Amino acid sequence: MEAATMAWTAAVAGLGLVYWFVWVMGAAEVKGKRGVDLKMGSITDDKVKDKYTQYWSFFRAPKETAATAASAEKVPAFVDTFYNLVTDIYEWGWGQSFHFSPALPGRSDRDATRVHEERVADLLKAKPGHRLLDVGCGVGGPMRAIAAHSGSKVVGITINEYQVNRARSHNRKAGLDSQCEVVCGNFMAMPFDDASFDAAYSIEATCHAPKLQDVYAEVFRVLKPGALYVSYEWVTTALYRADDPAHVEAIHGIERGDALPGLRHYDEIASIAKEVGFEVVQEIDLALPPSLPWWTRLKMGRFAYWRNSLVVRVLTLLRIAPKGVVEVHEMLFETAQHLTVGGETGIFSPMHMVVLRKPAADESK
Ligand SMILES: C=C(CC[C@@H](C)[C@H]1CC[C@H]2C3=CC[C@H]4[C@H](C)[C@@H](O)CC[C@]4(C)[C@H]3CC[C@]12C)C(C)C
Ligand SMILES: C[S@@+](CC[C@H](N)C(=O)[O-])C[C@H]1O[C@@H](n2cnc3c(N)ncnc32)[C@H](O)[C@@H]1O
Repeated sequence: MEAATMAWTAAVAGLGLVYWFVWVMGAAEVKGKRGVDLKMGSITDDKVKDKYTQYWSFFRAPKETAATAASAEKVPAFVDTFYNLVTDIYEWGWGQSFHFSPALPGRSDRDATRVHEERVADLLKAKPGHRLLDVGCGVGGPMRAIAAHSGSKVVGITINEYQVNRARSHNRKAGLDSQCEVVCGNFMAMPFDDASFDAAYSIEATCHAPKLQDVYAEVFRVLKPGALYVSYEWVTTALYRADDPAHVEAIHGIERGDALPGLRHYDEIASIAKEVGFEVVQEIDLALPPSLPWWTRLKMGRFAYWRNSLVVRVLTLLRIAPKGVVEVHEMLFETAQHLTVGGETGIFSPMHMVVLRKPAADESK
């Protein structure tokens, strides 16, 4: 073969490889978001790096951050920035449900996710005619599963406008837009009438609130008397030791990579719920045996992370993805290691479940 032919063949093969890697392989874990579609929410490309730097300096020292009222007030705005930065990467590498689930023997991650979501609908005894509230709804993966499973209407609230648009578009595509509605707002001051929901749930979302009382009190206000609320909380467990540097490092790593103003200890949750008026119907850590580990999905994804990291670098070089995406991706990679340590040591759970009930009108007098 002539040298020129060889060079052409190599160039075409190289381009084909890049195409396959970025456009095909880069289509990630769940069909939908592709590597080439990675945006940083509503942040313009030239601001991504700055926004990431601001985010990082705010959440670097989470406990101190939450300590002052002035800092606590800023948390929702930084959480909004966080979701502008990570929403597309989450959808690309994880899917439309932004939470963990216990692994199920012989079943796919997608099945395990759906089962974990449908459990909420069943606990709430959700049925057609009910209006449910999804507190911190993300791009609506759980909302669609719960609406489809129960026949209820679901209203979701998220602080992030970009997620509102993504969720509405997914709802339309799934043919569930008549059952699912999405609102942009702060779950610590919700734009809903008192006693206007038949039930509510939050999946791995209220951990972003500096004070859990603020969000629980809002949920209490908008629920009808007698209504149920189910929440999957991120907590440190009874195994966590504040005097063990390895534990502290893992928990701080989780906080700074996940926009958390300070993780709560599991034993705070029920007392906060009672403080705002709820009755505690059930409290259980769904991560404990016999459940299979929720973190295996994170651990198994090593090849995918490596591939994703390469895709993100290539896309940034080609100026298809904005500068700063590489740093955000690295931050997620790092937090994935801390989450895995948290799971393996048992010092952290992302699914400490509480089932709460707003007392019926005659009980609260
Ligand atoms: C509840 C929250 C989010 C929980 C999870 C959905 C996300 C926590 C960490 C995320 C990820 C970590 C590594 C990423 C990887 C480097 C990338 O290539 C593909 C996406 C990841 C797997 C990403 C996916 C979502 C998480 C698992 C918090 C924020 C309260
Ligand atoms: C990890 S995601 C979980 C999303 C969804 N529950 C799911 O499982 O797919 C956390 C969600 O909480 C929302 N959130 C965080 N703080 C909020 C606030 N103050 N008000 C409203 N939503 C908030 C985020 O915007 C995001 O949608």
